[in-house]
This record gives sequence, C-alpha cells and structure tokens, in this order.
Amino acid sequence: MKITVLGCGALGQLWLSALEQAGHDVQGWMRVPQPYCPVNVIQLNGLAYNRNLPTNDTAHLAASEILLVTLKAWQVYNALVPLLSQLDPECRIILMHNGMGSQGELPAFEQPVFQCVTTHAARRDGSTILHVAAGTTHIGPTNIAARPHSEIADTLHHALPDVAWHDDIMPAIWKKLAVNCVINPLSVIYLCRNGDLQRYMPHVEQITREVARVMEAEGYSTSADTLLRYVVDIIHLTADNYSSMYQDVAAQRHTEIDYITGYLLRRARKHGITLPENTRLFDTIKRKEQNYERLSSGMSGSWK
Ligand SMILES: NC(=O)C1=CN([C@@H]2O[C@H](COP(=O)(O)OP(=O)(O)OC[C@H]3O[C@@H](n4cnc5c(N)ncnc54)[C@H](OP(=O)(O)O)[C@@H]3O)[C@@H](O)[C@H]2O)C=CC1
Ligand SMILES: CC(C)(CO)C(=O)C(=O)O
Repeated sequence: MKITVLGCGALGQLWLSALEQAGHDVQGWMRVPQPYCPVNVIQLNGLAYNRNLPTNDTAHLAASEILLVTLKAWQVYNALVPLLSQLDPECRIILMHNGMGSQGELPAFEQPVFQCVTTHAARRDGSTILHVAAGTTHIGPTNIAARPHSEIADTLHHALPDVAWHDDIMPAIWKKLAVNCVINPLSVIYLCRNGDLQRYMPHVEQITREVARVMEAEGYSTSADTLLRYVVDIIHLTADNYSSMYQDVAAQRHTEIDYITGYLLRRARKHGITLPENTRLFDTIKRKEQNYERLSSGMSGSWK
C-alpha cells in the first residue's frame, strides 16, 4: 500500500519503520523538505532500523491510500491544510495525537478520517528514536466516510500490533483526554515523573471529578470513581515516564495544553459547567508557556 506519514518525529519514525518492514511503500512528509528522511529506530527487540526513506514526493502523496498524521495537535492545521487538495478523495486520513479538537479546525473535505489513541511509547535520544514501550492503538471513524473502513485496523495491526477497531472511538478518546488533563499539567506543577503523582491523590481526584462532570454532560456513561481508577492505573503503568507536557515545558517547546485542558474547558463552557481547578491548571501552564515563548521571541516577560 502507498502510505505517507506526515510528521517524522518519535511516533512518525516508529510507524514509518514498522510500515516499511511490513512491506508498504512509505514516504515521510517533513516540515522542511530534505532529500530523504533518515529513520533511525531502536526497536523493542533491541535491533536498530536505519533507513533513508523518500520524503515530500507530491506524486507519492497524490497516490497515497493512507495519510498517517503523527504531529502534535497544534501542528495539524498548518501541516494538513496545504496537503488536502493534493490527496486522492479516497485517501484515508488517520489523526494520531494527544488532545482533541484539531479536526474541528479543518475545512470541510471528503476523505475518510479516523482518530487514534495509542499507548505505544517512543522518544528521541539524539538522532535516534527509542521504542520504549509496546502498547495498543485504538482507532475508529470520526466522519461518515470512514465508517465502512474497519479493515484499516488490520493493516496497522499487521505493521505495529496491537491495534483495536472501535465503531465509536469517542469514549476511548475522552478517557485518554481525562488521563492527559490530570497527569500532564500536574507533572509540570509538581516537577515529577508520572508515578510521583501518587503523592498528590487529593489533587488527582479533584481534577478527575471535574473531567467526569463534562464527560457526563457530553453523554458518556462514566462515574467519577471509575474514571479515577482508570487514571490511577495509567499513573502506575507509566510511573517512570516524564509526561510529554513535562518534557515540552522542560525544553521550552509549545505544549498541547490548548487541545487537552483547553478543549475540556471549551466543552464545559458549552454545557454551562465551571471547572475551577482545571481553569487554574490551564492558566498556570499557559503562563509558563507564554513566558518562555515571549523570551525566545525577544520580548520581555517574567518567570512565574
Ligand atoms: N511519542 C510518544 O510516545 C507518544 C506521542 N503521542 C502523541 O502523538 C503526537 C506526536 O508525538 P511525537 O511523535 O512524540 O511528537 P514529535 O514532536 O516527536 O513529532 C512531531 C513531528 O512533526 C514535525 N512537524 C511539525 N510541523 C510540521 C509540518 N508543518 N509538516 C511536517 N512535519 C511537521 C516535527 O518536526 P519539527 O521538529 O521539525 O517541527 C516533528 O518531527 C503528539 O500529540 C503526542 O502527544 C501519544 C502517545 C505516545
Ligand atoms: C499517558 C501519558 C501521560 C504518558 O506519559 C501521555 O500520554 C503523555 O505523557 O502525554
């Protein structure tokens, strides 16, 4: 199958290597075009995958049957919009990122769209991507055109198992949003690994209860206690991780807070619900982000 992977970072390279080894005709699509895309992945079995794969070939893009989007949520609009008119109307677009709301920003288009959440973990170490944990990728349709295409889960599963198809992917995406609303900002506030959040259970519980209120208003049947058990399970399972938001703030990169807590707050407003603790966390992370972004753009700002 001809496939383009948009965004050749940690997850992008993991999928490029897996799809190429599964026999697909793959290319990467990079922000700054280069003669080739160097894909260097240390796989879970310890073996290195090192290949220079083709990149930014418009003929390959136009013939692609799958466009796998492995960008940060805030990068999706700028990267994807210029490519939409170049895609085949049947090309299946898969969004794979933390947070919610990126699809709502896009103009109308006819291609089938899918959204994923994954528990695979990969991170950059110098010029190499380390596949640090195996996981499950949950995928499902987010528009009508995508509904008949459950076979896409088999294609992905064959390359990088496990992949599970969901006719209704939204509950899985909301559960992941809940996890990210709790773990990501709290790990920045307490400057800690995910596992250390067990020391701050009242705070974990307070945030989770607010998220559960919004999920209930959105029509998802989950109790605050069930959601809390799920969040605590993920805290245990990822105890040694520094969350992606912790890493973004430490490296003074733009965070995904607008698509995580920011999305939650936008949905809460629609239902007339106020979320004092999530609002406070959102403001704190935005202040940190704006401070270093202001400094790096040469404007004055104060550290808080
Ligand atoms: N890594 C992981 O283990 C997991 C990640 N996720 C989520 O998956 C998403 C991707 O994460 P991850 O791979 O770690 O992120 P990375 O930052 O490693 O990868 C994003 C890549 O997209 C590139 N990019 C940015 N803008 C464009 C553009 N306009 N056109 C083409 N490429 C562009 C970046 O390049 P450049 O740096 O040059 O801008 C970068 O290489 C995030 O939402 C993350 O939260 C979810 C679960 C696990
Ligand atoms: C699940 C979790 C919290 C794992 O670290 C994650 O998705 C992230 O760091 O963004």
